[in-house]
Amino acid sequence: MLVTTTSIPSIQIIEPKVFGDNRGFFMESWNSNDFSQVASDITFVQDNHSRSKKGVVRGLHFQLPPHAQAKLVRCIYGRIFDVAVDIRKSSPTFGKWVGVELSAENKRQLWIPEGFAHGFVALSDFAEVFYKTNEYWHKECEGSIRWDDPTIAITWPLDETPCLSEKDNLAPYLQQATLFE
Ligand SMILES: Cc1cn([C@H]2C[C@H](O)[C@@H](COP(=O)(O)OP(=O)(O)O[C@H]3O[C@@H](C)C(=O)[C@@H](O)[C@H]3O)O2)c(=O)[nH]c1=O
Repeated sequence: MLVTTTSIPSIQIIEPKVFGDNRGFFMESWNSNDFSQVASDITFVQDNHSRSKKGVVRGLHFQLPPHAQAKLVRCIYGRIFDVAVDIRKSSPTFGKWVGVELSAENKRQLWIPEGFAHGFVALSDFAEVFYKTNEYWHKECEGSIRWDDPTIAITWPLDETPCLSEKDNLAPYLQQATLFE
């Protein structure tokens, strides 16, 4: 697998080795030994799978301590633009974001450690996203930030108003949100 560091050093892109033949393809979508070069001491406890229609934005979401959650994200159907935002107040890259296209075709995965908010937009008619997490869902620790916060200024590849959940529509701006110290 190929690991590429992004402009935010702890956010990494993983590209599994794909063996294609006349039947289709095979790949190890996750291998504990190989993954130790990306992050150590990670135990995944939950897999999540969502389907979104084109123009849906989910995010920006995170879980706060004591149940902070790291995510290994991939798109298994269609295409998404996946985004991670550094929300660690003491970080030199606080408020900065990274966006990567993940698709069923490019098979890229995005590693998003604790301390980041995560969101994506579905670029294809439908997109299915599958992600592993190292912490269970704890509703009481959930946090969110508005997808269009002007201080973060994510360049979403969107040419229409996105479809949002009610919760995401009411999300606070970065300045009002409870973040990581
Ligand atoms: C996140 C989550 C939600 N749920 C339930 C709560 C709710 O009734 C329903 C839909 O939840 P949401 O609207 O929060 O789903 P969604 O907007 O897809 O939330 C997800 O967005 C992406 C960007 C992430 O990074 C994830 O961590 C998660 O926050 O699923 C679980 O049962 N387990 C979970 O782990």
